Amino acid sequence: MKRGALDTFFKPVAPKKPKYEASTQQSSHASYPFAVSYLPEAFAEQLQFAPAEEGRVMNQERDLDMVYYQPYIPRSIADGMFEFLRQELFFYRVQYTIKRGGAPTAINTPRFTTVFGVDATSRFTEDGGLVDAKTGKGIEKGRYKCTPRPIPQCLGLLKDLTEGATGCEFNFCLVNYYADGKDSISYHSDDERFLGELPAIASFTLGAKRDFLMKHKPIPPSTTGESVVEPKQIKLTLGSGDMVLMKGETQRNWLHSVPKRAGEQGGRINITYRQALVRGGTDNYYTYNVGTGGAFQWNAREKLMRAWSADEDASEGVTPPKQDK
Ligand SMILES: O=C(O)CCC(=O)C(=O)O
Ligand SMILES: [Fe+2]
Repeated sequence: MKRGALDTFFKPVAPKKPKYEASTQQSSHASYPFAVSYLPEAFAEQLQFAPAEEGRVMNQERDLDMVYYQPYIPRSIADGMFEFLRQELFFYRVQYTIKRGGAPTAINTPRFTTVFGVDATSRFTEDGGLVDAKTGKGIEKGRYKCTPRPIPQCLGLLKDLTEGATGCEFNFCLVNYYADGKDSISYHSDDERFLGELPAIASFTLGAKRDFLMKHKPIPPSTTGESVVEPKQIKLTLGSGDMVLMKGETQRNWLHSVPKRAGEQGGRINITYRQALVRGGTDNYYTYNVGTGGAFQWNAREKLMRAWSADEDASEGVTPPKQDK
């Protein structure tokens, strides 16, 4: 073996360079388990070019009203933003019980989730206080069972840009992290009453590609006796940086899902921006996306989500006090 090759062989492996330059500023709030870094400048600059591609209108099927941006976030930064958000956000693995045929059934949400925002009856002040949207006065104690969390700068920036480009308004940001192909979301529609009649939802993909399936809700037999043709199912393979804007009649009539997949699947982040009009939306979103368990944080060394603990976080980088002799 040549000397050069041996040298290379025994050289310690350099730690992998992060895909982004961390910002020194952070968003913090009493409701956050830990502060969240601002979006790195380089990403913020590139986001000014979003949408990277013009959206393609998808209205070819009955009741379908969507715009598909392929991509919305420039591909040059999409994977970097994925790494950044996976590292900087706190996530939850929510468990809850539902009644199935009268019997309480435990549900383990098959993905990591987190949520920020508050419905349109309230707003956050600059210093993170919650006030009534109309009067500007502090909200009464019992308004929420949960503690609403302001949208951190790194997710607020993308929200503002998306509002500007789509003309829609959003006050909530939900984030899903699918660790691998076993994580999923089953068929549902985001048609809760608290979102209003024709809700618009902007849904971003960062990281691994996953299939996004859509199918029309069952159409009741027509009263005229005419046979109804069920609209075709749709499969979109969403890639890093892509965005789908679902609006109009879409949620009322269509279901969507990200099914489980076998084999190697990298991590994927999904960000949705929505607008909840009334209080019930706030409690609902925190119940099902934060829940009552502890937070998780990405562990870059082990390449997995680890339960976060305030003690370990506080001791990080701090030299332990010398023992008394
Ligand atoms: O991950 C996705 O693309 C979809 C997520 C979704 O449908 C939801 O959070 O309601
Ligand atoms: Fe959804």
